[in-house]
Amino acid sequence: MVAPQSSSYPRTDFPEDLECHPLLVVDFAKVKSGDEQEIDQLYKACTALGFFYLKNHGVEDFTEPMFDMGKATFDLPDEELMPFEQGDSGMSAGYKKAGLNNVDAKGNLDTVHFINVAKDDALAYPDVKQRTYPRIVVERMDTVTSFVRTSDNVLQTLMAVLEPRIGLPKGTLAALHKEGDISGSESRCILKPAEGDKGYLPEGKGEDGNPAAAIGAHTDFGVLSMLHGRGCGGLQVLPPGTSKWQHIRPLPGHAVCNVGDTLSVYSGNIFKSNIHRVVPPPAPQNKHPRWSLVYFLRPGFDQPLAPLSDKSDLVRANAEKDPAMQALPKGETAGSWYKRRIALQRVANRKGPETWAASRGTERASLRFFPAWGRPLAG
Ligand SMILES: O=C(O)CCC(=O)C(=O)O
Ligand SMILES: [Fe+2]
Repeated sequence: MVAPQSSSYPRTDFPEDLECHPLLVVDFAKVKSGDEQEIDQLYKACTALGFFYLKNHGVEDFTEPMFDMGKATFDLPDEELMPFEQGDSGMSAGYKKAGLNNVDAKGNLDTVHFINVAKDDALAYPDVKQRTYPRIVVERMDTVTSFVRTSDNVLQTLMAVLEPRIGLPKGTLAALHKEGDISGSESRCILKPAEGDKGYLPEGKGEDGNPAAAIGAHTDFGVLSMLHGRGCGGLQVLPPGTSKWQHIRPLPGHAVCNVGDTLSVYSGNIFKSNIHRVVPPPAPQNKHPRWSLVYFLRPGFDQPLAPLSDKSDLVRANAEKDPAMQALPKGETAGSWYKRRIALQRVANRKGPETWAASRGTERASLRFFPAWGRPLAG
């Protein structure tokens, strides 16, 4: 008899001896209570790798109902899911079927399914702000709303305590993320099916002959992301100045948080948006489906995307000396950044390797290499 899937979560078989990149641990309860030492730790994490573990965040109770919602959604037949596929126009909300995004310049396909729900829709339900969703999501919108609300509060709190550290007046960042302003903030439940399961796709072959990624190397688009797993590895970071991808060890009760592009840009690149990717989990976990769940906090679409130099001398000084900030495309908004990045990853929009290059955000800055990022590279 096949054991029900839920009995194999959380997984506890991530290999003990696999070398992993260590991350600083931040205690959210302490940050929230104003503990300056803990805020120092958060500041350190966001200015160094831009990734950290977050504990005592209060989202724990909301994650399993989200995974259940994801499973029931991905179990729907394609006829029910495809009308809600995110499409090729640069919208992230909706279902994303595996194989419809590229993962690299060569044009390899991604191997994961997403069900993304816009914060705008979750909070306004039953009103529709961005789009409608598959039946299961609608039936369980209470679950999504609770997850979105709780996660959004956590990330808004982290964003607020970081403000004074970079000389920004109180409320500057919150004003770019006002509730009711349409934004790219969203929840995302991710499934990489096990071999033989519905919707499974094998990874392609990368340019170097190694297997391609399940989710290609990228930086996140928004301010902060918060990721929950169910004990499966597969998330990797490329630490700045290195060329070896390193696993992040899943730790029970700890979310993995990271800075995204818009926080990096608003801060004049004081805060770092680090490149990461997803590969099949290490054996023996690779025989099992891999589940993850993210909440992305992103600015209102209409907000300009440029260093907040007129609000902080520290930001201005950093932006003026940082080549990545100097190379930023002019006239971007948070919405144009998000839309370009999402649309140009879609297989249907691919013309060649230049399309992948044009989908990039701060990846080259993350690698400390930034000739003209955000636009195609010559050659
Ligand atoms: O599934 C993961 O571990 C990470 C997902 C991710 O990086 C993303 O969706 O942006
Ligand atoms: Fe990501």
